[in-house]
Order: sequence, then C-alpha cells, then structure tokens
Amino acid sequence: MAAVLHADNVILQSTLEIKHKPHLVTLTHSQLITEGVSQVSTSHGRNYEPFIRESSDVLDLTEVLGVRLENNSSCAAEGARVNDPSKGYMVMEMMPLQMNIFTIYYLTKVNKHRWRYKDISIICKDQSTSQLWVDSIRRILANMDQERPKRLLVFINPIGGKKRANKIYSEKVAPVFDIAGIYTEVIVTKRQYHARDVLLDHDLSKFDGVISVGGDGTFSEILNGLLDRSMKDAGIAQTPLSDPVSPKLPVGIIPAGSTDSIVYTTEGINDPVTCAVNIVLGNTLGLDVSAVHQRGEFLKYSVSFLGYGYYGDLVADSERLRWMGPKRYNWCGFKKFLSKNSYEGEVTFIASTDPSHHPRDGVRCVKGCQVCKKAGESKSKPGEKSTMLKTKNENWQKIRGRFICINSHTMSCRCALSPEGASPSSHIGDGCADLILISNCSRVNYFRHLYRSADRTSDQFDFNFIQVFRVKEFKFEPISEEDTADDKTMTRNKEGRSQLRSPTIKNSVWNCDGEILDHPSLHVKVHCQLIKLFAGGIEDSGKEDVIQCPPCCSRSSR
Ligand SMILES: Nc1ncnc2c1ncn2[C@@H]1O[C@H](COP(=O)(O)OP(=O)(O)OP(=O)(O)O)[C@@H](O)[C@H]1O
Repeated sequence: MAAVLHADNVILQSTLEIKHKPHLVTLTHSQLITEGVSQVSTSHGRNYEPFIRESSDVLDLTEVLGVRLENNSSCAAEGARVNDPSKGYMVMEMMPLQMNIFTIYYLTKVNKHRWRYKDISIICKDQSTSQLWVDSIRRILANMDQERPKRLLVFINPIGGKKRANKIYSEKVAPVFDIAGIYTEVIVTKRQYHARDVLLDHDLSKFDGVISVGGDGTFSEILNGLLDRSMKDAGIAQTPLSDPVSPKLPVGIIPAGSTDSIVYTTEGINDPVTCAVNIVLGNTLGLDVSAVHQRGEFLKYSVSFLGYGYYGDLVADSERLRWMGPKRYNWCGFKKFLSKNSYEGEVTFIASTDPSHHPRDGVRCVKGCQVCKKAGESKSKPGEKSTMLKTKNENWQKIRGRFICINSHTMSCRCALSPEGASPSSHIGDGCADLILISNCSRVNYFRHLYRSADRTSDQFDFNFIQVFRVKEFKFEPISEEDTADDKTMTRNKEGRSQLRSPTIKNSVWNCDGEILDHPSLHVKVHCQLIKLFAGGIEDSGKEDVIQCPPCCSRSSR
C-alpha cells in the first residue's frame, strides 16, 4: 500500500484490481478516485511502479450508497479453478484464497427524477487491505455533513393500493437498506390504526426515522401517530390554541398505495427505489401540516389535501368500493361528476402575509424552493409567542355561496392523473394552504376545469366560477342546519376517530388525505414545516410561465 504524503486530504491509497486491471485507488474525505495504471517490468520483477496512468474516474462519496466486503465463499470458485496448460485439462484444486473483494454501490440518475444504483467490485491483495478500505469508506459515510439514518422503524400496509406493499418492500427497498447497513424493525400492519397505536407507546429512542410503506392514508396515520406521541411526551393537549410539537424523527414514504400523491409531490415520481435512496442519503424536506378541528375539538392532522363537496362525496363513495383497487377513484369521480351536487356554506379565512406569492403565480415548489426556505427561516422558534395570539388581530375574510367543491391544498398534490398537481403552485413548506373555491356552475364548465387539471400547460383556475386564496387558516360552516344541529349523532369509533358517514342532500363530508371526516363544520390551521420528510424534492422543470392572477384572487391587487 503506497502512502501519499503530498496530499493532506488523502486517507488511503492502494494499487487494487478493478475489472481485471490494476488501478491506483485513492480515498479522500469526499471522493474515491480510480486511475488505470499499467504494469511495468523492472529488474526486480513485475511492478506497478513507475505508474503509467491511464483514464481516471472520480466518485463523489455523497453518491455512495454503501460498501460491502464480499463473502469469501463467493471467491471460492475462482480460487479453486486452476487451468494447467501442461496437463491439457482443467485441474480443480483447493487453494488458499489470495484475493479479497469489496464492492462499492453508487448512485446513478437514469432520468430527471429516478435514481438507480450500480456497483463496482475492487480486488485487494489480502483481507486486511480490503477490510481497511471498507472500514475507511464506512467511517466517512457515517460522518457526512448530511446525517444518514442508521436505524429505521418500518410499517408496511399490506392492503393499500394493489396489495403489493410487502413485495415492493422486500424486493426493491430492503436490498437498498441492506447495502447501506441500516438496521430495520419491520411491522406489517394488521388493521387500521395499528401503526398509530404502536407509535403511541413504542420505544422510539433507538430509531433515526419512521418509514411508511403504503399510500397517502398510511402515511397520514403514521404522521398523526408521531404527532400525537410528541404532544403526549410534551404533556400538551391538542386544542385550536395549542401549537403542535414537531416530532424528533423524520418520516419516509415508500409508495405502495393507490394515489401516492405525497410521494409524487415531493419526489416527482412514485418510484420505491428512488424513495429508498433518499432515505438512505438522509435527504429531508420540511413539510407543512394542517391541524383540523371541529367545534373546538381536535380531529386530526392533514398533510396534503382537504376537500368538501365533490372530493368528499367521491371518497365516501369509493370507500365502499375498495375491492376495485385504484380504479375506484376514476369510477366514483365519474359518478360524482354526473350527479354534480353543490352545497351551501360560508368560508372564512386569514390570507397569507406574503403578498408576493399566490396560488396562480406559476412559481413551482421544486428542490431548493426559495419560498419554503424563507418560510422555514422565519418560522417561530420554540418558546416564542404562539402564532394564535397574532392571528386574533388578523383579518378574517368571508365568502358565502353554493359550492361544487371547497379544496384546501397544503401541497400541490401531484398524481398520475394530474402531473402538475391539483394546485400546481402550492408549496410544501411555506406555512400556507391554497384554498380553492369552485362555485356552482354548469357540468360543461366543471368538466373544462377537471380536464385542465390533467394538462401541464393550461391554468385550471382560469374560470370566473373559481376563486383561489393562499391562507394560513380557514373555517367552514354549512348554511343548512341539517347537520350542524345534530351533534348527538356525531359518532366516534372505538379508536376515538371519526366514523364513516355519508354525505346528505344538503351537506357533504370532508375528504381529509383520503379519509372521511364526518361533520361539515371545520377549522383548519396550517403549521409551517412541522415535520421532516425523507425526500429529495422535485428537480426544477425549467422556467414556468407566470400566469396572470385574476381579480378573484386576494393577492391580485397588491
Ligand atoms: N392491515 C390493515 N388492514 C386494514 N386497513 C389498514 C391496514 N393497515 C393500514 N390500513 C389503513 O388502510 C388505509 C388505506 O391505506 P393506503 O392509504 O396505504 O392505501 P390506498 O388508500 O390504496 O392509497 P392512497 O391513499 O395513496 O390512495 C389507511 O387509512 C390505513 O390506515
């Protein structure tokens, strides 16, 4: 092994074999450099000195997933097969293994959003050399600026989406965690709220993150469990006046659901390997969370979407057709489009304090988003005055009407059917939600709006029956007394959560991240970057056209 004395940052340098050729391999704190060298015959026999350097490759260690010392048994066959030309036939003979191999797994991007990994095997002259290389690389990976998780608690929902979560985890994700040397405790859920119940009492101190293998509903359950746990640990009751406590552990998602909207929105693709890679690298994003209350009582946290009217009716209908799999959403969406119900109500809200951004400004939330960065920096620190005190003096705006739907997007909610998202300019960490009010209109007009949601180039909100607002907090009250008076009929299931309930002619239900909330009155408050999500963010898709904001938007006049 040759020690290089001239370069201070060189940790290790050896002449090793890669693809049957000698290479000078150098390890620094940030890179692995391999240079092809030629063998030279000297008076002392064959030697690698002086080097005649050939091509060189540089591997950034931030792109290394892991390194593994290969099992000696995998080399045994090569070590035992000896070709003896003098005998004219092959002799098999047990030889002491001279070679030792270690493999480096590194990342490669196959397209804009999708990560894959490749490997390179390196042969050392003895075991102690290969062990030294593996230990040195592992030590650097463990001390990277961006901390990588070492122990993960994994929940698998076996019934979500196409019921392939177990297979997806074992075939695509577990090998990635294995390469990275991550310890995992895997729990396959047996029922709804199983994951939440585990999170409320489990010893979480030994983990660096919690992973959800399932769809948006499973993630939402885990998120609620973690937030309930952090409130419990802090001894704080969940009321509209209390600020939730951020969980210590980041959460990751491996997509195995029907919609996988949160993954599409934070990764740009619903690819399990890409998600696993971002978990291993410890890439995180701050995610806004909406706290949902009904009449002063805390209900749950929402991270992506709340919808009343069309989307409430749709999810209520689709729950009964779960056997259809993901197709149930298309079928129920079509049915609800034909029935085109509309509901009367009053929406009050506090608009965002940042006048430079609004739901139709065309600014997309991509990797390194400046809007989210600014919001994260100005987020109130623990111990500062509750933001609720501030909002008391803030301006509540009111809109009454008959609506086909009222949607609140804490993130853009991308999915396969809507590649730019249901609210394309919504941000994942700006402390606001985009409130979309769609007034009663003709079926043709509503179809035009829905059709544009699937089109990347057009503005789905550019209609005179749609109003959009960026809000920090909002409330909804139905005008009909039909549901508001019947508090006694408001049932809870045995887990203390809302019970499935159908929409009525006068009032709809809320769709909260794909689950039904049973009462139309609602109070929603957005909490800026309350949780950390393992995700890489969406690569910038280039310059987007800025769409002019119409007069309906509160931000337009500023
Ligand atoms: N073992 C289980 N049996 C029944 N329900 C479960 C089980 N494990 C989790 N759940 C619940 O199943 C619900 C749906 O799961 P999930 O969201 O993963 O799938 P999906 O609805 O098909 O996908 P998406 O939400 O992306 O559309 C969640 O609310 C979750 O709490």
